[in-house]
Amino acid sequence: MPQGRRRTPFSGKAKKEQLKAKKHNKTTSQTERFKKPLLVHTSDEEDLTDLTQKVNYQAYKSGKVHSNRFALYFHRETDAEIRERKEIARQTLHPVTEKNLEINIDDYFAKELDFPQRPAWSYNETLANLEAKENKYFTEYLNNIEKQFDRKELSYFELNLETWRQLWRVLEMSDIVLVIVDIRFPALMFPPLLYEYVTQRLKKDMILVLNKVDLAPAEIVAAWKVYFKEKYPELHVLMFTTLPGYNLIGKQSDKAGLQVRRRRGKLRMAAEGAQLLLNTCKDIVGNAVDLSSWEEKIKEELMLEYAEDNNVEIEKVIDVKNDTGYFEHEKYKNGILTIGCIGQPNVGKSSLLNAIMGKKVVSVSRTPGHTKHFQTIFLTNNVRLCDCPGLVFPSKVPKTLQILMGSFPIAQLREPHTTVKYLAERLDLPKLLRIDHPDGDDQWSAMDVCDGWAKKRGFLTAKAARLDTFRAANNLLRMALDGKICLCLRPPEYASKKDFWKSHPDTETVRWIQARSTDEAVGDTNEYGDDEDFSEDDTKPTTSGDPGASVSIEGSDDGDDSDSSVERLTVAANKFAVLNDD
Ligand SMILES: Nc1nc2c(ncn2[C@@H]2O[C@H](COP(=O)(O)OP(=O)(O)OP(=O)(O)O)[C@@H](O)[C@H]2O)c(=O)[nH]1
Repeated sequence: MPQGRRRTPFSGKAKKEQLKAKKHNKTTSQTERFKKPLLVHTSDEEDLTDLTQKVNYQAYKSGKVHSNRFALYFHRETDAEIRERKEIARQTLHPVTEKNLEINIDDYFAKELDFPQRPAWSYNETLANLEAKENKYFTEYLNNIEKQFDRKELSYFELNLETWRQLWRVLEMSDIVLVIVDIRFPALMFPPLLYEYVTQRLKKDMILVLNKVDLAPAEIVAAWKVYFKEKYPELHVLMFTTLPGYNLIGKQSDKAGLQVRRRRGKLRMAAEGAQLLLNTCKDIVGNAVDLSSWEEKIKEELMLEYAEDNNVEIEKVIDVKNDTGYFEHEKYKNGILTIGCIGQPNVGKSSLLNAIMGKKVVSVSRTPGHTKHFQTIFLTNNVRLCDCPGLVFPSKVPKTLQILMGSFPIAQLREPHTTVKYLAERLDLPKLLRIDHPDGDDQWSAMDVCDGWAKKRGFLTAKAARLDTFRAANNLLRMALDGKICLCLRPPEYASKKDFWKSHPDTETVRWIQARSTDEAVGDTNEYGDDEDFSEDDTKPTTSGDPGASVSIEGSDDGDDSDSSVERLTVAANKFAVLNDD
């Protein structure tokens, strides 16, 4: 027998525990250094990690102490809540009628559910003083909310004071506040108290941009526009899409209704859209700021477009790429119009900025919470745009809907199945996805839908090669976020007045905005930085669109959910327009 000390037996289980403890120690010591001062605790005794979930939290890099200063923080769900939700996802689906898709803003934004507003301050105060004051205010604000509302009935909302500070700064800087919402869920993204605060307290103008109108039937867009105009008389309402031409409503889908991917052409200014935004700003600003340079920029872009379309030479070639020299004028405050872009994560704020600029100036991502710090971009020497990080306001919007809206990153979801249930009760997913029931049954649950999709896509777990329901659910939610599976909510009374909205003059305008020539839409680069998928809502009414040329489609989504049956789509042929004012 060999001499020496005998090793104590060490089981695989004990080894696992040891590694787990090691990992835990490592991560806590890395994050502990900078997390404490950044988020205000609601109670000293509670451990922050039990309370919140950090969204888009990046790996710690030594030397970059504040790399996560602007990460979004949301309340974390308990294990019991997760178990409860999984159980719900196993229940049989009960499809709802179109009437159930109608929503009213007042049901989600209670009057007493205010958002954090910056306490009064002056330039005489020291920074430390100011920060302490804001910290105190924010702690009280959170404590109040905790006292007044049951956490379960509240939406995920931003818990990081740093992110709210960004909003305060942008609101202070801006002359005009652009609130951007996703047309699929506009009433869930527009906090009425923000409208009151901006128009009445700050006495500033507010423009609501109904964005991504390419994803909704024209009549729903028109109905939402009128809804907001009537409810908030001081609001200017614009309709916008940074991706015109992805009008996949009506015939423009595959046989089942599931949608397709196509690459986008070279990014250029959404000139017609920018023109209409300029018109609205002119109405607001009057003679106070000379906006002729912006007008000139749009004219030049239109000239360039005309020259390219008609294959004629123009003497003056406008180098849109070289006009960032305006940054040096940032110091000049007088005579500069500042437009602040605010909205929830993923509504397309950065894309809109790029579209107005005519080039990629800010980064765009399909992951909510991508923009973490506000960015200022000079459009011309006296017009500057300010992109605020996406902010989730406190509301009573159910968490399932928040996930579909993109307020919460799908990758960080602990339980995706109930959100699939919500979708599957509003859209015929088995038909749309062309999937068979995994047990050959005719009663579907959300879990069955996920299993069916896992089977179709070959998503299997690594260990036991079982159907990977979780991955399938995540994949379906990503498709919904991108609009590939497209669910649009409607304003109150929409279903009973459908015919009225179909013949409404605004509906025609929306169709015009949604369409664009195939030439411009097809290309081999996507300068928005992410590939898009779009879809038809199988339940939504179809709209007529000019039949255009066929466009070949690439796979879909993130490269792992391509459907070979999805191969071609047609796009409408109207080359114009991105935006319309009221
Ligand atoms: N269909 C469609 N998709 C759009 C449009 N505008 C933006 N998107 C997509 O929406 C996603 C989010 O866009 P961003 O511009 O990064 O949104 P954001 O509001 O800046 O997001 P945060 O950084 O999270 O605040 C990206 O995948 C965009 O390609 C649009 O008009 N139509």
